[in-house]
Amino acid sequence: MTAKMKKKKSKGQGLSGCTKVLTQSQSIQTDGNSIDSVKASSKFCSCRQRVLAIFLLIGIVCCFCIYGIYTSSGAHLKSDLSSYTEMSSNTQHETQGDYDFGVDSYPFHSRHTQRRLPQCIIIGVRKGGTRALLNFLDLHPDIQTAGREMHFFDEPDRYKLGLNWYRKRMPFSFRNQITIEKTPAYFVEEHVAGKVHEMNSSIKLLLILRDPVERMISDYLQVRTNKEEKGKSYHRFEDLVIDKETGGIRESYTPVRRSKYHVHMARWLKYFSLDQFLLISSERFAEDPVTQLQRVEAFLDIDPQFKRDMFVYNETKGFYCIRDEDEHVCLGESKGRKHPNIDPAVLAKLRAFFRPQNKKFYSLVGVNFGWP
Ligand SMILES: Nc1ncnc2c1ncn2[C@@H]1O[C@H](COP(=O)(O)OS(=O)(=O)O)[C@@H](OP(=O)(O)O)[C@H]1O
Repeated sequence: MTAKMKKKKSKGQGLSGCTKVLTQSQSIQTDGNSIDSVKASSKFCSCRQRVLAIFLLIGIVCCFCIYGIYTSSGAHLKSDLSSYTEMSSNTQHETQGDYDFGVDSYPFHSRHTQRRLPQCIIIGVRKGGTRALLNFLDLHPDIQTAGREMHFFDEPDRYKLGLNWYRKRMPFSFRNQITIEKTPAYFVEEHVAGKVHEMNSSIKLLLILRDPVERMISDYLQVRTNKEEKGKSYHRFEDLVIDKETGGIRESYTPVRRSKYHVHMARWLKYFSLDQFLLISSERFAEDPVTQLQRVEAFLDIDPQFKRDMFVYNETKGFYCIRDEDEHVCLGESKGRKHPNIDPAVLAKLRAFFRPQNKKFYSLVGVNFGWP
């Protein structure tokens, strides 16, 4: 081994040392000294293996650390909108409200997660914007939502399957996260409030309310579209809502019954105090979702995360969608259908019918929603 080589060999540790060994090995071969060449080459190999092993080890440790942080923080749950998009495309084929559509926001689980009963429910109202509200809330890292409407408390066949059945249909969540489901039928169905109270008397309830007349028309349109898609005949809204004999409002028509908010609210207030509800105006939510989402954050006592730049107004849809870089992630065609033109005389009758009903509701909840 030449002095020059020894000097090189004594220099440097680790990766730079090995690089130098490589130069040394080549020099040896050039000199034709076979023994030194073998020694140098084995030194080179062991050094390279050691470096590779160290890198491999560091890589494995890093992977474990990143995975640990990733799964225990829950941050990844909100990192892509694929579930939302899937939900949106599902709702495009929706015919019966949101019944049984949508996907769980977090279908996977780790040892840190489990399925929990909801600590908060969106109980209504049908056609009030419940799907958009739920999907927007799902962006929050402290919230997990059940994609499908559960219809657990309003459908006796499901209810008799028990709370464990219900819990198993909830998304996986971390201990610090709030599970939310939405079933707008809950608000109007007779025995739901009592059953929810039995499950959790301190539950938080979100109620998004729309002008009852607009809500009815949207409700009617939902059913009509369903019939049209099946090639069935349907009645005009005016013929369904007006009693032919008396000329008055047909109170037995289901959309009318659903829009009498004070009746349903009075029933819920027998079980829950007013401060367990967050009442949201559907009209305000449609105009400015962020302000309403921030109210929900305060109500649920979770970190303020909602920012204006998370949403974007979509001119074609006529409502706010989730901003995903340059894309607008919007709900499907079943939302924002063009309402039919209603006979003005019928509209006037409906307004006159609902005005006193609305007043009763305002005084029950202490909020004037300003419906005409
Ligand atoms: N941001 C946003 N995205 C989508 N849809 C929005 C939004 N804000 C409000 N709305 C209005 O929500 C109405 C549908 O309400 P729901 O989701 O509660 O309907 S359902 O009861 O679940 O079928 C639906 O009513 P219609 O316009 O009558 O179809 C929407 O206009």
